[in-house]
Amino acid sequence: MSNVQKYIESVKDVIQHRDPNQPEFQQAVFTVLDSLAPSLEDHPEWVEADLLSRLVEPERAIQFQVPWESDDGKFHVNRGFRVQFNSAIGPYKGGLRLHPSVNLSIVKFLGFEQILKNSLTALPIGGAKGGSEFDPKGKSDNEIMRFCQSFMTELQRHIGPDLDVPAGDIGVGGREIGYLFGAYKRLRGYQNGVLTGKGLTFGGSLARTEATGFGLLYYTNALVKAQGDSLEGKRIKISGAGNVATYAIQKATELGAKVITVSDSNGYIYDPKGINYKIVKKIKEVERSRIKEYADQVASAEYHGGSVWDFDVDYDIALPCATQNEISKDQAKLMIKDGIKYICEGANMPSTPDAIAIYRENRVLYGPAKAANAGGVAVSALEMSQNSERLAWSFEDVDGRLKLLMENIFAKSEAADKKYGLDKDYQAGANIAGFEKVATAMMTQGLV
Ligand SMILES: NC(=O)C1=CN([C@@H]2O[C@H](COP(=O)(O)OP(=O)(O)OC[C@H]3O[C@@H](n4cnc5c(N)ncnc54)[C@H](O)[C@@H]3O)[C@@H](O)[C@H]2O)C=CC1
Ligand SMILES: O=C(O)CCC(=O)C(=O)O
Repeated sequence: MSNVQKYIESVKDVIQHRDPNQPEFQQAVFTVLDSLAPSLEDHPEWVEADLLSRLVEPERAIQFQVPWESDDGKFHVNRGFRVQFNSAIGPYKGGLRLHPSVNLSIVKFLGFEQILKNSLTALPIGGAKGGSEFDPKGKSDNEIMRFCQSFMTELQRHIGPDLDVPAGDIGVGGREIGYLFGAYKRLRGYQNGVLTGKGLTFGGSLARTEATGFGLLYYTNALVKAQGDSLEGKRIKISGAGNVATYAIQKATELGAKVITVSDSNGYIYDPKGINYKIVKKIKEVERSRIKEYADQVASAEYHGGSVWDFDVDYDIALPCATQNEISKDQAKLMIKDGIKYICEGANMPSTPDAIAIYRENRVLYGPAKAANAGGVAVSALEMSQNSERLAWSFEDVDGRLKLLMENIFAKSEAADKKYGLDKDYQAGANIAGFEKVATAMMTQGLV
């Protein structure tokens, strides 16, 4: 084992010892550390400075109580988190997630991923993530509002336009950001750069709603084109039916592909004629209903319970857009049998490490989340720019910048892959490209 490899293993040992009950955090960190050896061989000064130990430890992790009252007059207490992971290249930036599965391990894995993702955007933003195990499903608008107000009562102490700028993630969309912003304003005054994903009437950016899904397709298109191939006529499986999935379906369809599935945590829709994103949007965003309803409205569609990744059908591209670890080893094997050539991740860490090994063994080209889904946070950073200059850019302007940023992310990952001779390992390419910028900034700023 080389000295660099020994160093990497020693950092992993410390995490295992320190955070034994944080499996998702360990998974995210170990995957990155396992790809950094070639870069560290080139930069012995980073090993000498024990840079990795600083990278894997959050600069700050805040946990707080969130008391709120439901419509029936009962009192509840949830747990709130904000993990401010790394500020080497800009103010902390990353979403808030409201889902029963949220815990410190989940928030730390997401915050860690956000560091390198935000670095890849080429925009000046550090990495953070937050959330609560509060379940918004089935709650009234007033309950959501009271929860968001209580959450912000504490969070406001820790955020600011140049300090930490939260946004949405699972369970946090325009409605929640509106309530969070209203609560912040009441406590701290009007500073519209404190959150992104805001409504268009109070400082939101055009194209932020579409950005993660559209960006995923701009990235996928760049990856596919680099192989001399095209999206035209490709059959795509998408999981999820939320913000990312909806706009991924729209852009995939506009680029000439056919999306044949969409799903939620109960089951999935198969429509061989192609999923209509407008119907998904109405069911999920307006009616806030289950995806099952799609089959009641579209004659060619079938609904089945269970995971879309267990559904056996031929297709070309997988775009997981639901949640972490949604694809197991056996499901990856089914993808190979079904003939896929590409997988690009809209969700954060949707593939288990065993599934990723199967992609690699079978030469499926793999666009990892931190590169493929960076469009959302990239447009959030553009929203911050617009807020700073008190201007609002057109949809075409923001969307055009997003496309260039995503193509640039693919180009950077590909360049790192080539530089280190990794044979089309775009996962390692993205990890190295994201890491090298953060490492350079950390070294330049000294031991602080
Ligand atoms: N919203 C954004 O800008 C960004 C989101 N992401 C990631 O994309 C993923 C989806 O997020 P959003 O679309 O924003 O959330 P959302 O709350 O709008 O939608 C999540 C969707 O996933 C489905 N889902 C949740 N658990 C599932 C499961 N176990 N099986 C199947 N479906 C399941 C839900 O039913 C829902 O349709 C998450 O991993 C998130 O971290 C990544 C980058 C940015
Ligand atoms: O827009 C943002 O700040 C955060 C987006 C996000 O949470 C993510 O990239 O996973």
